[in-house]
Amino acid sequence: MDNNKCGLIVALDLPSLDGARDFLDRLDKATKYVKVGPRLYALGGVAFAKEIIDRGYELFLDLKLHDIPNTVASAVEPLSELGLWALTIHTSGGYEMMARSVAMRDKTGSRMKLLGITVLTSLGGELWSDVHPGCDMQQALVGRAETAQRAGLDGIVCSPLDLELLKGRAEKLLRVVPGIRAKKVSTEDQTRVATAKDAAEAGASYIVVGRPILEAADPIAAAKDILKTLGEVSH
Ligand SMILES: O=c1ccn([C@@H]2O[C@H](COP(=O)(O)O)[C@@H](O)[C@H]2O)c(=O)[nH]1
Repeated sequence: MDNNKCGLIVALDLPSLDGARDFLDRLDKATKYVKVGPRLYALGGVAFAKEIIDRGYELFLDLKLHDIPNTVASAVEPLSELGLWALTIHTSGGYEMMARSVAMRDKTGSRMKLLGITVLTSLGGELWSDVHPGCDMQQALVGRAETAQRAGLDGIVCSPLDLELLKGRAEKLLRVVPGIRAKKVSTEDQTRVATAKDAAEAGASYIVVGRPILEAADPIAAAKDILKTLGEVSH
């Protein structure tokens, strides 16, 4: 990817493996970054991950691992050997969990990026305070991002609305940004959203887009429209 441009990662949140295969055929690497989450991984596992990589895509496996350090690091070991572009773990698992995952990835010699989920883009307002009473979201976000950098992660996943706050902080980390919505459309289960253009201008390294592409009347045209928008923004 051009270092000055924001990349597009398409979230393959489709109901079936064949649906995902069909979509990848039609996408024809207009963007080479695609994301698989728990559903497709549950359906297709390692074999399907390898199939996507063999098709020439850069695969982002978004499993959001969150457990004690030994358990997460021991899962990172075999996942490092798949040829993934990136894997997610949760920053809220703490420094030790992240640092041991990085050490395990490095031990395998893998170049897979480890990305830390900071605060989910769906968690805003009361949804946040219900489960983090008395805790300021912005302080948590900065603490998690800075701990991720200290632990050696390659990037963080955050909301487009967090990018401004993170300016000048945890600067070595990639910003991978879901929660992308056009203006005046339903945000569905996302609460902390912005447009692709606003996210790119605010410093996203990559944006992650699922339903706005997958549920568009012409998904490939929707992906290409977003790529065109991103191509017009430098940061
Ligand atoms: O904080 C997070 C972390 C990950 N995601 C994932 O990104 C996509 C977004 O899908 P949309 O359909 O564009 O809302 C989805 O796969 C999530 O699991 C996120 O949304 N927020």
